[in-house]
Amino acid sequence: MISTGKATLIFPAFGINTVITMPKIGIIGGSGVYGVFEPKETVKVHTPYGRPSAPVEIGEIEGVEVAFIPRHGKHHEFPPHEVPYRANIWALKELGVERVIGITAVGSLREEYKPGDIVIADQFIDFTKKREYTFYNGPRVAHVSMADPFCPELRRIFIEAAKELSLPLHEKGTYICIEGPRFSTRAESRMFRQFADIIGMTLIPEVNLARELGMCYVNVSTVTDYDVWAEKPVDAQEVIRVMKENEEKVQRLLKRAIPRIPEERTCGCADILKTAFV
Ligand SMILES: CSC[C@H]1O[C@H](OP(=O)(O)O)[C@H](O)[C@@H]1O
Ligand SMILES: Nc1ncnc2[nH]cnc12
Repeated sequence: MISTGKATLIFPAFGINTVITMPKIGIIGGSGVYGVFEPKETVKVHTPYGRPSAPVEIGEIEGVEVAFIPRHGKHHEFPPHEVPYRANIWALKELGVERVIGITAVGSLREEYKPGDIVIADQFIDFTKKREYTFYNGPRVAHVSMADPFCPELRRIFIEAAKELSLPLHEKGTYICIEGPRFSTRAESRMFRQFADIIGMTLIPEVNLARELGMCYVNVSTVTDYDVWAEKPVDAQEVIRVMKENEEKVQRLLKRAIPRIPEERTCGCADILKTAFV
């Protein structure tokens, strides 16, 4: 039995009369971010798409109940093209989450987006090749609008919070998502510079899937490197090192922004589905 709202969930799948809390906010942590609080509960969720990257941790940030999934697994065992994106989003939805905060490490395609900067992306370009992009593989067919892929209300809250904390911030940025797991060639990187600001491997299909379930999604990116268009080519260890160095900024941002998220949504993200079905 699932009851919506703030209350509790009695879900036989978790064991007889297991009672867990229902957080409305979910965080998906990226490279270098494998936990954001001391969990009060850890929930093993089974979904029609298999298991999420890890059991979902439930805890509090500044008194607000939050669910957390490390995107790549607790020990970074899922590469970007093998992350169980559908299971992650489904599991959060099933636990009552309405708003998803996606934390990512990104390369910079612009001189002015510097390592350590925070970017609240406003657009994306999908250069991935072979992922599970949708919950609607038929017979129910949906075409969700992606003109403005991120929740305007969450973006505003995170931008204001980052400004108040005087974090190095870019209020906008186009995130190009590549398939990975390899990094780009110099020629690819030069091409991507023509039309994007930051580069990563995981925003897609996470944001699409959240939208398909009527959830809000905001991307909080930390720049970790200058990709390969600049002199020194990026490597994975550098990404993790820079992300770890900057994790505390992300933590402060979460603590400032999350208590500002209102209980009820006024953004319209849930309404997008109304016109999506054929
Ligand atoms: C560890 S280097 C490449 C890896 O880092 C980024 O992960 P995430 O977006 O989950 O922070 C990038 O997308 C790659 O998956
Ligand atoms: N340069 C880069 N390319 C792709 N994904 C990244 N994640 C962090 N830095 C990256």
